[in-house]
Amino acid sequence: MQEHIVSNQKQTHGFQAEVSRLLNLMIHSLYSNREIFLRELISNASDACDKLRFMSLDNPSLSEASGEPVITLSVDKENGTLSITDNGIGMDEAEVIENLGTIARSGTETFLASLSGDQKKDSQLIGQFGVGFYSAFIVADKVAVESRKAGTDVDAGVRWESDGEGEFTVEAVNRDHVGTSVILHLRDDAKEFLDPFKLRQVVNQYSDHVAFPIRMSTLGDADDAPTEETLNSATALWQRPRNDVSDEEYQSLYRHISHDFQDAMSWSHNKVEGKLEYTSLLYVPARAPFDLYHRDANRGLKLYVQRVFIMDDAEQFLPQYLRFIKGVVDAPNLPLNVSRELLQDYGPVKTIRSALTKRVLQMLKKLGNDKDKYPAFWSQFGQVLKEGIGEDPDNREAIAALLRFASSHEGQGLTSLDDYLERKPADQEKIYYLLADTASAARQSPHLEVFRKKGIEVLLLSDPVDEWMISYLDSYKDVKLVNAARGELNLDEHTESQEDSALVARLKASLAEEVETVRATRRLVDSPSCLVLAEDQLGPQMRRMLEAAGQPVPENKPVLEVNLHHDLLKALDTVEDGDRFNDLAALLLDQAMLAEGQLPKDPAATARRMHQMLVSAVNN
Ligand SMILES: Nc1ncnc2c1ncn2[C@@H]1O[C@H](COP(=O)(O)OP(=O)(O)OP(=O)(O)O)[C@@H](O)[C@H]1O
Repeated sequence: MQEHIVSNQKQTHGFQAEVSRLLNLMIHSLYSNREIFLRELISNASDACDKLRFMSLDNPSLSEASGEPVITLSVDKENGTLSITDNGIGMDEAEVIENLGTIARSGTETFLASLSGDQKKDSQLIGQFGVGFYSAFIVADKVAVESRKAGTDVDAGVRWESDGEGEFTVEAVNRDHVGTSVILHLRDDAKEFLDPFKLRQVVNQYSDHVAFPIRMSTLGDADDAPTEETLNSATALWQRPRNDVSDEEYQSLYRHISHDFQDAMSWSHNKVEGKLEYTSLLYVPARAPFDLYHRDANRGLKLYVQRVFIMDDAEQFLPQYLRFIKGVVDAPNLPLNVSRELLQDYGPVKTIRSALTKRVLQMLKKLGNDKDKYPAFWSQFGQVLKEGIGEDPDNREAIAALLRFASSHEGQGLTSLDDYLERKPADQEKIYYLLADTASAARQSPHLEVFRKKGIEVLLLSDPVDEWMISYLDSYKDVKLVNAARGELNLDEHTESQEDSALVARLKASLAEEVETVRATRRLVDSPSCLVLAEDQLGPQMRRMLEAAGQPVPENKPVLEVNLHHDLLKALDTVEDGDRFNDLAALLLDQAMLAEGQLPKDPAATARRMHQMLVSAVNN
């Protein structure tokens, strides 16, 4: 009883600190894009109608009470207000306070911290975050929301009001209809949004795809009589034949689904008929969302059944590594009461998932031929796509065809495996790659020397996930992939082989504790020595990943290969003093580690030895 009395009075609440910060930034950053507020509010209204339709599946009386879904824009020129009204699901008092006073999104803190203060950059970022309801304050200095939740009585209405300056009020009101009205008291410089012509144009541009009628009603003033008209076609766009839909309409639906400011890079719209009927419209965004690597980030696809919206984020329809794809799946034969749990093991869903996965990979393959767009795509999503090499054995080859690598061939830019195969001489039987921390470190690696000399191309892999990824990719189109820094290298029988010598035996004995073995190289041309991994050993990238994850990492003794034709090795062969030989051998190993970007095992000892060498060099 007590609670009821309290909520009948007007209460004042403070916005969550993040909301106040976001409001402030948004109003300034989005000024030049301000008409998006209408897209956001219509989008919320459309979501509310979707939700009511969904709830009515179990409880038909709900939609009977509220009537056909409709979104109404009401212009009141006299009072300078624009209202966006829906007859959707509505909100009760607690929901109003929760939804319109806080930002529940994970990653909000990180997001706000990433804003730079540079308006141009920030406006892109804010668009990506999804400004939603709060965008109302870009054009309004006062916003009121009146709402009544479906299934409640006339006296269960609630009114929220704020000037966006840190606080809002909430009070109970009577409300005749179920649903929500957002009433904007437009700022002086935003009065253009009272102009029917302007509203028509904005709805056309941003919201024409909305599947419910958007009506505009003007109250009229001294010059105009009241009017009422419908602004959009109100059919689900993906149900229309491809040829009937313009690019602008596709982009407009994309922006609705993704809340992206930028256009999609590409899309694929397909209707599949037969026993398992479904329609899909899948988009590749132009840019990665800020939360691409958050575990609980949105996963893109919206599911509809018989044109009724069922759920956002229907992650069962695409594998994790395609989580950046946005779009719609409409599967009329799925049961309307389908739940996430049911979707998981439901046969038809698996069939659709596998078909959609192939569809996306085909779309990306086509994009791969676009020399302008694909590099941009790759820089945004390449890393995520690589996860697929490990996760999706069925499509491994198709995913591998989408990969791009730096190459040892100068001026090559990024290359695909197919291009590599095309350039490769017919008698070269393998695809060679090298792992390093950066492409430029790979380029400097002594391992490349012999490949350079022979003109053999090596792919340079420097992404932290590359070692993990490549461990799943044994071959491509039946050509083996080989790590240039692993195992014994035998490029062809004409490679001049260096015979293991007495020097090699001495080095082996001197470094027995540190290395697996020492052998004469077939790899090196200019460098004196290098480290080689045995076939079954973990590489440095994987070791670091495991160490960072707190996993036990097995002790790895590398193989040291030495170039017996190198002056240093020739000189070493003449050193008779045992201690001096051991110091030099240790330095030979240490500098091979440094060339790999690794620290010597005992840096202090290395420094001491170098110090001694330098002193003797200076004194000579
Ligand atoms: N017209 C409405 N009817 C019912 N609920 C609404 C309405 N508008 C907003 N809400 C509620 O308020 C919440 C917050 O809205 P807001 O637009 O800020 O974010 P969002 O829609 O969840 O996210 P985004 O807009 O980034 O997708 C919504 O999730 C919804 O629950």
